[in-house]
Amino acid sequence: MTTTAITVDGLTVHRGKHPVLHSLGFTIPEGSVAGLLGPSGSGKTTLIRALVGVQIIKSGTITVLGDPAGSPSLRGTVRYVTQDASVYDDLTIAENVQYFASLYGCSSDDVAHAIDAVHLDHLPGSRLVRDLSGGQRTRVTLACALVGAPRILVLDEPTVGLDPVLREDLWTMFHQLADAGTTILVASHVMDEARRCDRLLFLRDGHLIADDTPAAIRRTTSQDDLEDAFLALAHRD
Ligand SMILES: Nc1ncnc2c1ncn2[C@@H]1O[C@H](COP(=O)(O)OP(=O)(O)OP(=O)(O)O)[C@@H](O)[C@H]1O
Repeated sequence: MTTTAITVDGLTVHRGKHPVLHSLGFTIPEGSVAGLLGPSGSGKTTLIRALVGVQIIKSGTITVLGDPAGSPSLRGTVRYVTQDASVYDDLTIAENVQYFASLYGCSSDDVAHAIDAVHLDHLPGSRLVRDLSGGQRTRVTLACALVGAPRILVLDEPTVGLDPVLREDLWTMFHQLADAGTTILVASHVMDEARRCDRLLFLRDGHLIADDTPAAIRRTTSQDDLEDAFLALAHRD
């Protein structure tokens, strides 16, 4: 039986004086990779902020693993990687991952596994993060979020600036984590990444215009290409 990891019901959010999310409702099954797709400004980051409990909401409910989003019980269970690399420049790769591992009560094996998973194991562990390239810093941030296989992983544009080989490897890893029970939500505006998700949430101007599998979205819009499918749904809306 599939268990629901995240349930959103009637979610409305205002930012400034304006509504940016309009009465959204959807569920995300545990152990799946869900894609949150939509143009710039459609509300992806706002929805993610609400899911991780750092956004004031106007109305509606968000339940994560049975508790309201942002509950203290979800600390460490829900990991959120923002668009900006959030690691310590003056620590080494291993020290950064170790720091987060200590917060979450993970072992040094978990640290090594996380560094390996993002393909940074070939670099000396003593390399300071300030001496890494942009893509390498992004990977350290991901390793910090992945350490110890969290139950919920929310990633905002995680593959921006990464090369195609690493992107492919990361998507493989996301599915391996999901198969082991982690629920992953990936926000992206790259439609190419949509096909790799189990389910898709399409946002447009703060409205949910699709919530289904890639195959079902292709079928109902009669479009092979998911970008064309999005456009068809946007125009229908
Ligand atoms: N602090 C804020 N105050 C007022 N409006 C805001 C604020 N932050 C975001 N907005 C507005 O809310 C809407 C949704 O923004 P959001 O950042 O959630 O979009 P997004 O889909 O994540 O965009 P992108 O892909 O460009 O990151 C936009 O119209 C944006 O201008």
